Amino acid sequence: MERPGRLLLLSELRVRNSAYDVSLSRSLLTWKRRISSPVYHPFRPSVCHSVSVSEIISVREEEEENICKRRDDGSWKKIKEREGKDCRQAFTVLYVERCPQHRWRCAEVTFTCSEAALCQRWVNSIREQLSAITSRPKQLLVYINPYSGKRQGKRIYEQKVAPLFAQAGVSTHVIATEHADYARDHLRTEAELKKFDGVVCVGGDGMFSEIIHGLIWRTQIDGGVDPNCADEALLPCSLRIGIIPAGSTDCICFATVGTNDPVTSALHIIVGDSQPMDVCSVHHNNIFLRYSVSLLGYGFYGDVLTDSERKRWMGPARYDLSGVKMFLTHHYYEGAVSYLPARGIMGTPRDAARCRSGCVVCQHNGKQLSEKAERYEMDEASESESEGEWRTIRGKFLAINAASMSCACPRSPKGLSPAAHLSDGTTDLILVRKCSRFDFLRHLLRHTSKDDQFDLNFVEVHRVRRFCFTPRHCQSDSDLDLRENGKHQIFSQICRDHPACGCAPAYSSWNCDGEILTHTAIDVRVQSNLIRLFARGIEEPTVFEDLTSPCAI
Ligand SMILES: CCCCCCCCCCCCC/C=C/[C@@H](O)[C@H](CO)NC(=O)CCCCCCCCCCCCCCC
Ligand SMILES: Nc1ncnc2c1ncn2[C@@H]1O[C@H](COP(=O)(O)OP(=O)(O)OP(=O)(O)O)[C@@H](O)[C@H]1O
Ligand SMILES: [Ca+2]
Repeated sequence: MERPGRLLLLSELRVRNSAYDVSLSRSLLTWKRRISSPVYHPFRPSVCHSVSVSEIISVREEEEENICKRRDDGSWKKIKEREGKDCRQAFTVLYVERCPQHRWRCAEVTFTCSEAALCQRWVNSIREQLSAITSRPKQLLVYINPYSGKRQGKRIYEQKVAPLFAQAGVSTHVIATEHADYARDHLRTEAELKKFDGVVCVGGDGMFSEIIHGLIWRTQIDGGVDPNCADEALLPCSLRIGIIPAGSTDCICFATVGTNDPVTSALHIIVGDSQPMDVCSVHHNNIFLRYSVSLLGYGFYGDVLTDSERKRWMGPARYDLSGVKMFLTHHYYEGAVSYLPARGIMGTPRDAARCRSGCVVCQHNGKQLSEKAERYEMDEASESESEGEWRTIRGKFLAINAASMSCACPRSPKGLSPAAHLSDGTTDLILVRKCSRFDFLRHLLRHTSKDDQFDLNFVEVHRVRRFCFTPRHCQSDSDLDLRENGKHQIFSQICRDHPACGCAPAYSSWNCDGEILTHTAIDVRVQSNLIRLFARGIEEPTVFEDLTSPCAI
């Protein structure tokens, strides 16, 4: 509980029909019911609520008609307090209330004052405190994908989000996208970004991906950095991004807020939260391909995505159908994965601890990375010298996944890599080797239970800063038996042309945050804290989740 600090105001006000001592400091608004009788009353405990000023959404003066008085039967009736124009004697504070499962709601409390001047002092003081919070956005650029998920993006925004932004005094410029890549291209070239304090994405992970591609690209071009070069550290984006979930998986929202709920996300935007995030840049022969913040998956997840694209009309259920199909198909792929292990960091992919709001692992590793970057500039030491040796693993894999964050989503509430961190500068490289269908099912099922999905002898996981993948048919001649390689290439071509032949294809595709990559041989580098979201990471549940924080009296 935050300490109240110096009081700015302290008055006796009424909430409904009871008298309360109400106080305001720079950090807290507190209202505590007055006990009229000095005699202890076991059935009428002292009620005290407090709300952090940073979680007040807005304050409004009440019109006379909205002031209520209690009838004898206990119900409430609206009354006119007094005639005349300067007689507003009540004000309402709208604030964040925590509900179960990380959901936030907008709650309100109305205070009635003994005189209009006192009411005005309260309203002005609260507004002054709110305007002193510089991290809150005032002007937002909103992109809506009308075709996300179950095609409810527009309705969700208009009914659930826009009214909250209006109440909080946040202005918006709303754009409904007209085709794929519309938002990306608008951000890259046209959008007047200086006019805005943030960008809001109404849609799914694919829409979020468009937004980051537009913003990151624009930031590099404006800052004179070449986005194609895998060795160059990218410039972080200054605008924060808010996600109003309306898509099929929405794993970025789920893993940064703890729930896929448009109202909760809108409230995190209004209070001006900030969550830094790692982004992987994916390259092929030093040509930039795409960015990824959640899953880069080859094999199983690549095949599920490829198959599901043909079933877009089915909506979110397409992933489950393609998942079952690809599970039964049971393709494995040969190749080599080389990676640069993340050294000197806190945390491992097998930790029991999770990345949560105010995560110490992210803070520690982020600080260490920026110190290292400074040293690197001074010493001009090569990255491979300071990071250690590259390691290479060759084999037959059912899946190669890089999870830069947990990838928790409603399908798998703990995610692909439950101990991954949002902003520690690393990605978790998960290798699932060829195994039986039964074993692969055991591995998949563990994503939905408490059991460790990595505690299987055909699964390994490494926390890395960079990795490369080369499919077998692309490996150099020295790595392979040439004769066998030739045979493989011929068969893979035949199998692509005649999918019914039943022969296993030689290569899969990469699923990059839900988009199919055009290349299979890729070079991936983690760019630490490249973007920031209007989120704060998943909060640890509090004991009083469904109440306004009771005061420590
Ligand atoms: C038996 C139940 C096993 C359940 C196993 C569930 C594991 C689910 C892990 C989900 C990881 C999501 C990672 C997020 C990726 C996003 O960047 C991306 C864009 O939105 N989404 C997808 O690619 C969408 C990917 C969706 C993948 C769905 C996979 C479903 C697998 C179902 C396997 C069933 C086997 C049944 C055998 C009888
Ligand atoms: N107006 C539009 N018409 C068609 N496609 C669009 C439009 N706007 C955006 N898109 C594209 O739609 C795709 C899916 O969008 P989005 O992520 O919002 O929904 P989704 O149902 O969750 O899909 P996914 O599971 O692929 O993330 C994105 O790749 C995006 O580029
Ligand atoms: Ca990470």
